[in-house]
Amino acid sequence: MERKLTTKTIVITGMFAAVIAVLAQIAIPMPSGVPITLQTFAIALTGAVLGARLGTAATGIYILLGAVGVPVFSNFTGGLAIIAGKTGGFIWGFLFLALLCGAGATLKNKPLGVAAGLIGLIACHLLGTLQFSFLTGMNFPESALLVSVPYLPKDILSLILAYALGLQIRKQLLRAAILPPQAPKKAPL
Ligand SMILES: O=C(O)CCCC[C@@H]1SC[C@@H]2NC(=O)N[C@@H]21
Repeated sequence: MERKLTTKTIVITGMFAAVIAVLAQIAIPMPSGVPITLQTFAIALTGAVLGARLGTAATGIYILLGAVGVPVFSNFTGGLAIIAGKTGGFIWGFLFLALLCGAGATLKNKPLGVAAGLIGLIACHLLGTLQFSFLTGMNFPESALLVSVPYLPKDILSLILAYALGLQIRKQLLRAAILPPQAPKKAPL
């Protein structure tokens, strides 16, 4: 099935990039340099509402805006230095989070959908911890204990809430034809 990019699709994708930028500002700075933020909630919501393709696109737009210096990252920061810095691995990781939350949202099996999102969250935390560890010279387990493990309960809860809320919003947007209809699944051969 050919998927056309309509004006509605482009607008809703851009709107979710803006939602991520706004929720990124609800952030509590931490001594490690990795703040507690609502970005994981925002990205998971974006994936759950828009699906894998558009959700990853919205997240990509958000990252590109930040990369060129628009202050959309946490605490109104932006620029390549942030992407190359202590929190940069998490920012790259948001792409996997959006992709897997988006893929999960289109699955009929809800627990499996949440599990897909959790794999995306783990990928995001792994990338974030690896880059943090590389830049600080701290070993991986120590880095994980500092910048990943304490954030996980909040991020897992955020993901579940975003999935539940996102599916409701997605249903409404599909009904209003604001989102393109889901491609029918191919019958197995
Ligand atoms: O500089 C940025 O904008 C990125 C900040 C990344 C914060 C990470 S995302 C995963 C984990 N959960 C949080 O609440 N904070 C960290």
